[in-house]
Amino acid sequence: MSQKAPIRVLVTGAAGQIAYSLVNFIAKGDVFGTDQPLDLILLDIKLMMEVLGGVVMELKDCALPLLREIVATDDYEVAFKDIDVAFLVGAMPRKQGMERKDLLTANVTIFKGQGQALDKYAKKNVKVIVVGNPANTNALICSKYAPSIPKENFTAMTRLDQNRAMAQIAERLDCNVNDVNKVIIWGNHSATQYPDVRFATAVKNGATMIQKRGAAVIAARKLSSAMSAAKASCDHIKDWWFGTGDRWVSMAVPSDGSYGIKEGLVYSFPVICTGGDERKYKIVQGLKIDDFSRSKMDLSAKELEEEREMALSVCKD
Ligand SMILES: NC(=O)C1=CN([C@@H]2O[C@H](COP(=O)(O)OP(=O)(O)OC[C@H]3O[C@@H](n4cnc5c(N)ncnc54)[C@H](O)[C@@H]3O)[C@@H](O)[C@H]2O)C=CC1
Ligand SMILES: O=C([O-])CC(=O)C(=O)O
Repeated sequence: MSQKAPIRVLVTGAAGQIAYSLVNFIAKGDVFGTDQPLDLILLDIKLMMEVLGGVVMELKDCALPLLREIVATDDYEVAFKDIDVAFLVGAMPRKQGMERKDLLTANVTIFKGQGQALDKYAKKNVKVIVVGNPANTNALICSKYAPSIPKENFTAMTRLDQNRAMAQIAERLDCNVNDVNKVIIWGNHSATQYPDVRFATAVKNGATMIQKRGAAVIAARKLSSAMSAAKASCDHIKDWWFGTGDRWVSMAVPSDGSYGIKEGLVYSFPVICTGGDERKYKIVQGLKIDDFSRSKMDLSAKELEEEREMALSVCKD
């Protein structure tokens, strides 16, 4: 058995449908490696504690050798204390006919409170992925309320959009998804996102249907994507943790002004993750932006600015 010290990993919304797949992926070693023991901290609201108790029973019944302690709680101090990584999933999902930003008023206050809890209790090098929608703006708010933690430690998930794009391209070209590279998701995890295949390899024909895929899954399942979202959040954190080599992955990260995107907006860019002890990511620089791409990228940035205004007015202070 491994000699590594356990890491503390928090999953919020732990009684919900994404977490139901996610906790197993994490605990069996898919994200941090099969030699990395971990403590899993599961946060949900008081009302869900009985359901969460059932999830804990099942996790135990999986008999997972890497899984040390399991903590199920509705208390932010217990949940956020000394964590290394946070999967912030807990938030209301959209129903058929809604856009993700329709969730903003309901969800943004959750991320204000969790930002404050991260600031107070988490390790200062904690790595955060926000999955709960509207993910980019929730990540921005979370970071705003955690000023003692570096801004670049807050990211939002657009990896599901990247995975969807890669899978559709692979299907159309009848190749393996691993043979598709350099697909970029620019902007917001919303219908204004711009899936950019201009640099992709193994592509014959650029048209995709990524922006509305979430809505298509809701229409079919009557529930929003869960297994694929859980898998994508694992891909995101695994690549951030171990590095990507020269592969490009899309992550929504605080803009540093690259590609003319206003500083501070949490915007999806192609990044390369360095891994190692520092676990940094760098936005891929120097890509040519043609007029079509510019207009698509600006549209998504404009939407994020509007979301930011709305979120700040909900949070008030
Ligand atoms: N970024 C992305 O690509 C994707 C994002 N999502 C989003 O992820 C979120 C979760 O989706 P599901 O798991 O399907 O929802 P769900 O409704 O099945 O589970 C959400 C859970 O969060 C809990 N929760 C609510 N407030 C909380 C709080 N303050 N602290 C901790 N837990 C809290 C709820 O009690 C519930 O158990 C939704 O906002 C959904 O739209 C879903 C798919 C993809
Ligand atoms: O579409 C939704 O509401 C859930 C989600 O974010 C996705 O599936 O991409």
